[in-house]
Amino acid sequence: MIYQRRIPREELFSSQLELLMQNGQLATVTAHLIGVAATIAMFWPFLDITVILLWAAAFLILLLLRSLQMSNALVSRSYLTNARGVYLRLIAGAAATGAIWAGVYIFAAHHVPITMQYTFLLLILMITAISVGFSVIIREYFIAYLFAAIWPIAWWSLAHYWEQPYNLLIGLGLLAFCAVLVVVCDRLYRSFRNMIVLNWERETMSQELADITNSLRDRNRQLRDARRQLTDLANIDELTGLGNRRVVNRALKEEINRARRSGGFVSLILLDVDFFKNYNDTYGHPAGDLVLQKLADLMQQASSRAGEVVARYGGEEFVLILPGAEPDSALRTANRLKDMVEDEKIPHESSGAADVITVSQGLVTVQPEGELLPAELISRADQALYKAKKAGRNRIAVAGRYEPSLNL
Ligand SMILES: Nc1nc2c(ncn2[C@@H]2O[C@H](COP(=O)(O)OP(=O)(O)OP(=O)(O)O)[C@@H](O)[C@H]2O)c(=O)[nH]1
Repeated sequence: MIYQRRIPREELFSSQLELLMQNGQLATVTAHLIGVAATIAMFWPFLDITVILLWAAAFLILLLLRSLQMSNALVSRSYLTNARGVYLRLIAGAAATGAIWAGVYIFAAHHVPITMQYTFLLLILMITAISVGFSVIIREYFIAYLFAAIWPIAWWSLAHYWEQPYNLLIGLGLLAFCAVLVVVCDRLYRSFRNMIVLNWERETMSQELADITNSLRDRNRQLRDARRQLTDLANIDELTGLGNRRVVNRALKEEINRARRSGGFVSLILLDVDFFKNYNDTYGHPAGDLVLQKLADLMQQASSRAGEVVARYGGEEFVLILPGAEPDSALRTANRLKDMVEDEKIPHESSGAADVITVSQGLVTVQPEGELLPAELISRADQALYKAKKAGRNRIAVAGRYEPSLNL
């Protein structure tokens, strides 16, 4: 049964980390690099060039380290095995980056013209706003950056409100900006998380559906095999491995119809062991079974053409269906069978026909025109067999209109 599975908390957390690093790595480095370039361009005329370059170099090293840390985590998949460690390092990196921007702002406030200082603040705010898009997958990651970058500037501005004309306004504005971004970030974070959860559930459900489909396919195959085995069991005689009465009836029906359409012949030999009861009584039932198995082999050898059907009709009676066989040809086959059985020379001391196993056969050949049922054909062969028995056994009797022209 398919049931709604919930993504485990650890798996959800790892997926969030993976997504953050995949999406955030390039974006973080690019955004801050642009910020560094803009800062150099703005502060160049006002600050000591050595200080600026040292700061830029240190910042670039920090960005490089953060990028390497993300690459390592993605390649080694440590966000799966040590999610908490990766999480803490990411947050520390974001906070350090934010703190650098705040530090530069506070430092620059005393060294650059006020318009340049506010332009720089605008740059920091733009970088922060852009970061929302790729960093809220882990809410705390963005908040760490936000509070490290904006919060100190806000409080510094409030604490120095008398020093510059807009400091009070800027301090309050930045606090409001932080509050708004926290709310926005929380909303985005939730919808990102829901997206990951839904995606996971959809994938697990489709995986489960695929598993169910596969197992149904297997079951179907097993059922088909079982049905085939059952059909075989229902059609095969256990002792001799030949087809049984069911097979005879079906094959006869088909051959009669085919012969009716083509105007051809169908011949049928019904064969019965002579004095088989006596054989069983003398040699035992297991020995009788062996005789029946031997006869089955001989009949299969005697049926040389494709389409001929050998079957055990019941007890010690066998059937050989000869599609297309004309009377003479059918009689030749019956004679060959008779000789083959005698040639086996299976001793039968209590037979009234010979001192070896012999068989009697009833042969019928028809060229079906009207309605002819398999049972009628069997019945005619049975009457012929009866005649053969009556006439002394170990012989062939022929029924029907088509008497063979051969001399017996
Ligand atoms: N060993 C063995 N004997 C079987 C099997 N099926 C039937 N028989 C025996 O075949 C014998 C058939 O006996 P009857 O129908 O009296 O015929 P018969 O003794 O062969 O005499 P005729 O057919 O008149 O020559 C019976 O004794 C059955 O028990 C079988 O599967 N194995």
